[in-house]
This record gives sequence, structure tokens and C-alpha cells, in this order.
Amino acid sequence: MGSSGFSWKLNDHPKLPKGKTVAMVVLDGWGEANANQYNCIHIAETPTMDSLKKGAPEKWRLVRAHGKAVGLPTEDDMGNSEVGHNALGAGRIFAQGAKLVDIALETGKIYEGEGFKYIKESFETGTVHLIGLLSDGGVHSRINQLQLLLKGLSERGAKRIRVHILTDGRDVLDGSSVGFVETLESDLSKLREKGIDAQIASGGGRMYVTMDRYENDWEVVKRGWDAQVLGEAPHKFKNAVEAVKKLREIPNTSDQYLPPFVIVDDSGKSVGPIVDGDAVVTINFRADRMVMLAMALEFEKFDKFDRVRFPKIRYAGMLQYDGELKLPNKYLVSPPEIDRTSGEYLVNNGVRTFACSETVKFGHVTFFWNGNRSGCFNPQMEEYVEVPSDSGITFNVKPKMKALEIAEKARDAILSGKFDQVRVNLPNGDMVGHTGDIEATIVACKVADEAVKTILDAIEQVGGIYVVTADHGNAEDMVKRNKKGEPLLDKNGKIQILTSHTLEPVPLAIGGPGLAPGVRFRNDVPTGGLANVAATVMNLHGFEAPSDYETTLIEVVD
Ligand SMILES: O=C(O)[C@H](O)COP(=O)(O)O
Ligand SMILES: [Mn+2]
Ligand SMILES: [Mn+2]
Repeated sequence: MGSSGFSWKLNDHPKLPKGKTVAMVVLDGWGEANANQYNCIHIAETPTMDSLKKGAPEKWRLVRAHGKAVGLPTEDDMGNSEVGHNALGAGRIFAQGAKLVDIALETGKIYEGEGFKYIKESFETGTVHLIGLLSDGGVHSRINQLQLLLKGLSERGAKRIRVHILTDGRDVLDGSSVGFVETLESDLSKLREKGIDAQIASGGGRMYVTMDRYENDWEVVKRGWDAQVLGEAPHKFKNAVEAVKKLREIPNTSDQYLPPFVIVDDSGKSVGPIVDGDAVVTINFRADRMVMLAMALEFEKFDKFDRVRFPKIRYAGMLQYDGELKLPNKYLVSPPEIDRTSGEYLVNNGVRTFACSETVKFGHVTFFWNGNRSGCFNPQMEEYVEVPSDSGITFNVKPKMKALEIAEKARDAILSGKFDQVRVNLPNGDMVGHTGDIEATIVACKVADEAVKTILDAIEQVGGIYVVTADHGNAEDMVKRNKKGEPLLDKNGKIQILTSHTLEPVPLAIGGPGLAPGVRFRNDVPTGGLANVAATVMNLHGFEAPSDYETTLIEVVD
């Protein structure tokens, strides 16, 4: 016990035993929705997940995975991996980046912090560059926050502003980029009327330019660096609306994958490279897809690609993206302080943990799960395994991804007897769902189901327990709908494909030979969400959860 009286020691569960191997399976982007032709999970053959559902209501139920249940501002906010895995791992609901930035802008606190004071030093003689995702998706950023920040910057003395946009089409409809760029252009022209030299300087599609994650493909970040910092790109335009419209005409491209472009002046010179003395703000609040750029902007020593030029800038993140690395060092809004996660408690109570996914979701079951913290708590007790993802492809081309490899690693970890918790994220429903390719997403769901079977079979062999859930919906609905729930059509009479996540709840199933007789889901927590899963899992490891955790979803009847 520390001097504060705090102790990591968890109380023993009065009825449940310790020492059972628990498999914790997160199907990324696997929500529960009406069965219809746009529900890829329904269409796919998913015998394992179907059989779990038959355990309802005692061994299968739904949990909330969006809006306030995961710390997002409103019930209209779809869930996402960051907030979903944070809730699953932390067992409590924290106000998330989206909300914290809203509050900081609303109260004006954002302008009083150290981060803003730091970038302000560049206002007199330098340019302020804002780099980030341009949409109202609310997963990584939100356009209204950018608009408020632009207003705030202009009212506080910024004289020259350049915005480097990343088009979305993943958290919002494909094609919506044009409207967002028009909105931004109109805001910037109003600033120009007030005498502020404000323009869009560069752009590109988020998945092809800048927003890679977990170091899967540094080329993506390099393409962005060349356009944003060096002012160099294969495509040059005088105007960003024209740029996005024209680049969308390239066959097989989409908002997510637009090639990089720069805006040039009449003499063909790029209007906004980043140079010594400038300030840079990365406007995304979510960490995973900004941290690589943050490294490139901040690290003196850097060998991931040739930066050509490393300008001396004042850089701040919207949030700090990695608390361990203190990256970036300066930021406008403090991130949520997600402490005392279930992973840390369990390791401190002797639970040996194995976590695995492929690169594109590896940080989800480690970094996000552990409250946005890199690395293990105790390397003697934990092993985190990353299966390398394919890079340079869209995942509809290989919808099986690495699901079976992940399942095999989990199986081996379970059978080894070396671990008490074996945790995986199976990415398929989400990563392929984001491509909007219905046929491929059906294949993705089928293989994710096969992967679950491999893990459950291993649990059967060792007499363990399984917990199967998801972090938010995606593959269960692939069409944009009106308020009545009817599919929406575009101008050409084609359905509007939904590439984003959804507001749907997700399944939660428990079982396995190690599950003590009499364990069942309580029926008095009907609004339970992802944050209730941590206490539930702690119970299955034989412990009571800390008293401030969201309540457990299980009870033991004699
Ligand atoms: O970053 C992404 O891929 C999407 O914006 C959200 O997907 P995720 O929250 O499932 O990672
Ligand atoms: Mn996810
Ligand atoms: Mn997703």
C-alpha cells in the first residue's frame, strides 16, 4: 500500500474461482442490426457467432457502444475504436477528446493554456499551419472545432494561416469532401476580408496521405510531409475545391484515397510550405493516426523517411497523443487521464496477459485498451504480439486480412498455459467495412467468425472461459439511411454506401467450460455499455472490480 492509501490489490470474488484462462475477443466493427441485404454479418456465414447468440439472455446480450456510453458528446456520435477500447479496458466512462476539445473551445480555456501561448509566439512573423482531417465525422476531428479555432486564431493575432486538409470519406460518406472544402473555403474567404492571409495550402485523402497508424506504412506520412512541409506534390491546383473535384474524377479513387496536392499561386509556387519560425497545429484529437506525423514534426533524430528539410517550428497537437512519449510536447487541450485500467490492475494481481492483433489494430488491444499508454505494464507478466498487416492495399482486396494468423497466435497462447488472459482484436468487419465493398465485407465477416471458432476451440481444450464482444458497429449496416431507416439513394438512383461506423449496440457473449455454474447476465443493467465489460472480466478472473468501475454485468445464482 502506498502512502496515499492506494492499493492495486483487488478483492477476491466471493464466488468465482481464479486461475481460469480467459479469452477476450474483440470483433472490430461488429454491431447488431436488423437482418437485411446491407447487413454483411447477417448475410455472411457466421455459425460460431450465431451459436453464441442462442445463449441469450443469460450468456449473450447487447451492450451500448456509442454516444455517452463511451464518453462522446452526444447520442448521435457513433462509436469508434479509441473510445470503445478505452471503455472496455478502463471500466469507466471518461470524457473523450471530442468532448474535451468542445469544452475547451466553448469556455475559451484552449487559448489560456501553455500550448496556445507557445504557438502564439509565431503569430507576428510566421505562418500558423493547421493540419488534420476535414469532416464532421467526430472520430478524429470535427470541422466545427476547426472553424472555431480559425476564428480564435484570427481574433488573437494570427496574420497568416494555412490549412492542410485531409479528406475523409471513411467516417462520413464518400464524396462529402467537396462540401467540407467549400465550407472551409467560405470561412477562409471571410477571414481574408478581415485582412488575414488565410488559405488552404495542401491536401490529400486521409488513407493515402498522412493518416497511417502504428507505423504500418511510413510512405503515407511522407506523401503528406512532402506536400505540407516541402510544398511538393504530383498535383498542383489554384483552388482546393477544384482540386478535390478534379482528383475525384481519377478512376477508382475516393475521398479516403485522393492523391496529395498543393495549392499554388499565379507563378506556380506553393502557397504554404512550412518554414522556420512557423507554428503548426495538428487538429485531430485522436492519437492513433496523428502520432506518426507528430514524430516527424517533433523528433530531431528521425530515420523513417528523408524529411529533406526539418524546419524549426513551434508545434502543438490538439491533444497530447502519447503520454508516455510526451508527444507532442506542447498541446492545446489536455487528453483524458485514463488511469487504473483493468489491464494494470489484473497484471498487478498476477494475471498473465497476452494481447495480439495485426498492425492496423495492434494499438487498439494494447495502447487504447491500456488507457492510451504504450507498452506493457510488466514485461515479465505480459506479451504483446503484432502480426504484420499488409500495406499499400485497400483491405477489400484481401478481406481475410490476418484474422486466422491472429487466431492461431491466440490459440497457441491459450494452449501454452503461460497466460491467464488472451486478448485479441479481429479487424476484418471494420477495416473491410470502411472500404464500402459489400461483397468483400461478407468475406471479412465469415473469416472473423472462423477466427473466433479457433479461439473458442482452444478455450474448450483448456477448460477456460471466453468473452466475445465488439468495439462498435460497422459491417452490420452498409447503407446510409433516412430517419425512417430506409436506404438513401444518390442522384443516379444508386444506394449511398455507408463506409462509417454506426450507432448500433454490439454483442457480448460469455461461456466456455471454465465458466462457473450459475454465472449469467444480470437483467437489471439493461443500459449496460462497453465500460461494464471490464468489471465483468475481472469477476471471471476471480476478482471483484474496484468500486468506482461501472458495474459488472454478471451474477452467480446458486
Ligand atoms: O481511423 C479509422 O480507421 C476510422 O476513422 C475509425 O475506425 P476505428 O475507430 O475502428 O479505428
Ligand atoms: Mn474499431
Ligand atoms: Mn473503424
